[in-house]
Order: sequence, then C-alpha cells, then structure tokens
Amino acid sequence: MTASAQAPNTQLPASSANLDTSHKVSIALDQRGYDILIGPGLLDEPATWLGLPKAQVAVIVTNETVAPLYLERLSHQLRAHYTRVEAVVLPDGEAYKDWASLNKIFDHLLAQACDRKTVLFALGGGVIGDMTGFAASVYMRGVPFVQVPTTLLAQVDSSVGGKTAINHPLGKNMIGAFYQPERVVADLDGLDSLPPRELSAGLAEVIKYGPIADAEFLAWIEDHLDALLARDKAAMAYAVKRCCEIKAWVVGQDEREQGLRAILNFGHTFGHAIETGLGYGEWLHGEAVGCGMVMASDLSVRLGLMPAEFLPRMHRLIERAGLPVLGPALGIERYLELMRVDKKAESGEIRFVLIEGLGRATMRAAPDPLVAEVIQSHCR
Ligand SMILES: NC(=O)c1ccc[n+]([C@@H]2O[C@H](COP(=O)([O-])OP(=O)(O)OC[C@H]3O[C@@H](n4cnc5c(N)ncnc54)[C@H](O)[C@@H]3O)[C@@H](O)[C@H]2O)c1
Ligand SMILES: O=C(O)C(=O)C[C@@H](O)[C@H](O)[C@H](O)COP(=O)(O)O
Ligand SMILES: [Zn+2]
Repeated sequence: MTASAQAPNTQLPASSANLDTSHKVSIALDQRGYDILIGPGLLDEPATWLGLPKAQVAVIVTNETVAPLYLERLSHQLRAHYTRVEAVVLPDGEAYKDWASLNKIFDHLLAQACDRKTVLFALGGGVIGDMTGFAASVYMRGVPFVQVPTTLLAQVDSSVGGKTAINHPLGKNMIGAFYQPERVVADLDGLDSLPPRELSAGLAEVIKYGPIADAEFLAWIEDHLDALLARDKAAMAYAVKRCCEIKAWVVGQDEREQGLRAILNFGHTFGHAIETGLGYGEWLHGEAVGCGMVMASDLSVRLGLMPAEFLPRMHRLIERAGLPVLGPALGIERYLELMRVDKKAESGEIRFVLIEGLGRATMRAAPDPLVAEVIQSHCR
C-alpha cells in the first residue's frame, strides 16, 4: 500500500513566511475540529482561555521541570474559569511515559472525586501531552483535555492530531488511543527556556514536514536554520504555523492512519528502533527521528525513488540542526527485530515511509539486505 501525500482534490494550502508572530491554525475533523493558537504571550493572555468546556474542576498535568516555570501562571489564568484548579506533577523524562505515571494521574482524579466534566490541561512537552491525552481518553470513558505544549517538538507535532500513548518496554507508543484535544495553546515565549538539545530535537520534526509534504518549506528551513537555532521569534512562529498547517491537512484527511497519515512517520521506523533498543530516554525522540530520517533518505535513494543528491542534502541539514547522524551500534539483527514491532508492520513485514520526489512520501517494504546496508552505513 502506498500513502501518497498528493491525495486527489486535497491540495496542501499555500503558506507564505512573513514577520507576524501570532497565528491561528484550525484542524477540520467533522464535529470535532479545534483551533491551534500560536504566538508569544498566550499563556498570560486571558482571551486565550475563553470558550473552553465549562466545569468545576481543571487538573493540570505537568512535570517537575515545567512546574516551577509555568504552573502558577497557567493556574492563575484558569482560576478565572474553574472553581478548583489542581495539579499532578509527574517525574520528568521519556522513561516515565509509562503505566506508573498514568496511574498517578488516575489516582489524583479519583482521590479528588473529579467528575466526568473535569478538564485536563497538558502543560509540557510531548511526554506530558501524550500521557495526559491518553488519561483523558479513558478516565470515566473520556473527559475533555487541552494541550499547552511547551517544547518545540510538542508545538509543531505532538500536541496536534490526537495520537496519545504510553511506551511499552517492547515497543514505542504501543498502548494508546486516538483522542483529540479541545484546543492547542502554543505560547512561543515558552521556548525561551528550552535547553539547546531539546530545541534541536524539535527541529527534527520540523525538518520532517519538508520532504514529506512541502519542498518549498524544506528550502525555507535550510535558509532559516540559523534563525531557528537563535530562536528568532518570527522564524519560529512561521515554522510552528507551517508544521501545524501541514499536520492539520494530513490529519484532517486521515485521522486514524488508514493511509496518508503514515507519512508523518518518516524517519520513525528506524527512530523508534533506536529509542526502544536503547531503553527510553538515552536518545531523545527527536534525535532518534533525525538519525532515522538520514537512514530513510538513504533507503529512498537506494530504492531509486530519489536522486543521489537527496541523501547528502538531508544529512547536512540534520547535522546542522545539531542532531546525531550516526545511529547506536545495536547490531543489524536487533534493528530488524525491533522494526518488526513497528505499528506500520504487517505480518512481520517492515514498511518504511520513504520519499519519492521532494514533498511526496510513500510507504513501502524493502528487502532486508538493502535495509541492512543502510543500517551498516549509518551506525557507529
Ligand atoms: N502524539 C504525537 O503525535 C507525537 C508526535 C511527536 C512526538 N511524540 C512524543 O513526544 C515525546 C517527545 O516530546 P518532547 O520532545 O517534547 O519531550 P519531553 O516531553 O520529554 O520534553 C523535553 C524536555 O524538555 C523539558 N521542558 C518542556 N518544556 C520546557 C520549557 N519550556 N523549558 C524548559 N524545559 C522544558 C521537559 O521537562 C523535558 O525534560 C515522545 O514521547 C514522542 O513519542 C508524540
Ligand atoms: O501524528 C502522527 O501520526 C505521527 O506519526 C507523528 C510522529 O511524529 C509521532 O512521533 C507519533 O507519536 C508516532 O506515531 P506512532 O503511531 O508511530 O507511535
Ligand atoms: Zn515523532
């Protein structure tokens, strides 16, 4: 099966970079569409929080790193709308994206007698967003939740589209649900406190959107990478907006990944193998995806889908973004074993998202010996 980005009658809406720093992107999903608010100062702006579901109780889920930075400011805004504003503060890290953390959320909700109108707020990066969304999807069979992403990766990708999950020791994001938020609030000022390594991890997912859907955006990223690394507000605002536009366009057509949505997994088949193979947390998700995109670009070239120049182009961009381009030495057999657990695999056959023309992705199986050559070429 192929998942072409060029679905009939559904052209990706055009976008143009300008100096604006505030944007609104809407995601269209039958009755369940929502807005993605992007801009500086949104957290402290009372208008940001108008029109959310009415309830007595709001519960903010966050972690030990983000809480001291932003919890009180969000709580202050929410007290204007909810009688009780509570917080669950989880340990920080990908290693804690697990059942134990999920249970801590449920323990709090039940101990505080939170009813089915309770609104959950995910304040943090993708780990908090994925876990809070999953908790919201199953608590009392579903309560509303709002994404307040504070990392670049979460603002451009994980907060949008409704994939929620926890990890399993045998596979990344293996336990989860599709469940959409009520709203996404991406305050660009939050990115000022992000460590450089996390900024680079977010840039991996930014880069991803170019080759899979928008060749012009890829060229824009190449031209503006230094501005993005310097956290220039206008460049950052445009990058977040364009990524959200592309993701909204994809998810609006294929919410549950029956085909097209798989293009968002470019670099992830190799990347998830790295994350799971090392045990979660040694490599950041974005780092694994960056390296995985180098491997998937090479495979695209080796299969004759892309000209040879594509690999050095991607390699250079990913390296310039501060991301690793050589994978860990897990061993070829171990890589293959891990990739067979990927959600896109069918009957044990690994399927890769590959590029078949700039801005167009496809999903294909590939012969094991060719995949082995790719791994051999891009591992320590
Ligand atoms: N649901 C999806 O569609 C989707 C998409 C992409 C990634 N993901 C998932 O997202 C996760 C990765 O997300 P991530 O990269 O945001 O990692 P993360 O959530 O672990 O956050 C990265 C680090 O930054 C810290 N942090 C967060 N905001 C901060 C801020 N403003 N200032 C300073 N520090 C801050 C966090 O505490 C953490 O230490 C992975 O689990 C991945 O599987 C999901
Ligand atoms: O939203 C999607 O669809 C994606 O694939 C986005 C990815 O960046 C993200 O890492 C996602 O969680 C991976 O999905 P999975 O289904 O492979 O776990
Ligand atoms: Zn990802």
